[in-house]
Amino acid sequence: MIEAPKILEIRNLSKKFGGLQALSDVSIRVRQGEIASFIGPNGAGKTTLFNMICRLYQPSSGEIRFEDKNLLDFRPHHLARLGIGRTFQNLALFRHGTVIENLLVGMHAHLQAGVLAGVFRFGRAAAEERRAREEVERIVEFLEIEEIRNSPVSVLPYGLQKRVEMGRALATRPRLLLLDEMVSGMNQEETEDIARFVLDLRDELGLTVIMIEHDMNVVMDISDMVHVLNFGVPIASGPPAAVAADPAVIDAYLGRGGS
Ligand SMILES: Nc1ncnc2c1ncn2[C@@H]1O[C@H](COP(=O)(O)OP(=O)(O)OP(=O)(O)O)[C@@H](O)[C@H]1O
Repeated sequence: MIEAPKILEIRNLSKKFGGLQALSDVSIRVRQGEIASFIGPNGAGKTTLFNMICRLYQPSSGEIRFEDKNLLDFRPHHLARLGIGRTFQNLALFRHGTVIENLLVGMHAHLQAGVLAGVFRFGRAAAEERRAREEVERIVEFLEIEEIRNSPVSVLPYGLQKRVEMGRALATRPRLLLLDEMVSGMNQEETEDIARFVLDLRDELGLTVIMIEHDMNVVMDISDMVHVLNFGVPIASGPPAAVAADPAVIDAYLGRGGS
């Protein structure tokens, strides 16, 4: 089988916080259309790695390439335009806005027309707004949140808020989507829904997804590739079954009492 081209390449990435080596020489390749999971016990460096991809942290050394670009040349507010979307561990929604309003905010990065045209809502701005609303409707349908489309986010149960957060990230039109602990705090049914949506992101929308995830059932069920960190060091990479059987991985989890 011909392998898909890589969309993200992390090469020899390291990060030090003062005297603490949070990540050491991490090299990971993510291919287009893959669901990749970053796992590891607490403090392993997963969030640090995410934050470097999202440009919130500057690496101490190493490289990150996204498609044909050096990601280190960009700042966090460039990510949406580059084609990278993310969700946040603590929801980053506009709580008093409705679901639709939150999704439109997500789309803002791609609206081109100027502020004045927006005020008068004519010409290009009106056409853009119409297109944005149509696109938002497609996301609403995809995530099966039609019934709550006009509800303020603040009144929704946590599981649905997380789904809206996924929608907000999708509204930035990503080719690569980073999901940070999507299912933590969710019940079984909400977790299964999210897992199904992640598979649909790959299969129906052709997105590449990277997840930080503590829920091993989700990781093992839906990942194409799993990358394991322990104390900032990459200890295994591969398909879920191979990683789960790797003695170094079993050791890392058992050694810390699981996670
Ligand atoms: N801004 C920071 N300043 C100093 N140390 C930090 C900072 N961010 C992370 N660290 C440290 O780096 C190490 C890796 O932390 P990180 O949050 O990346 O781990 P993690 O794998 O995401 O853990 P968890 O699963 O608990 O979220 C930890 O020892 C943490 O205390």
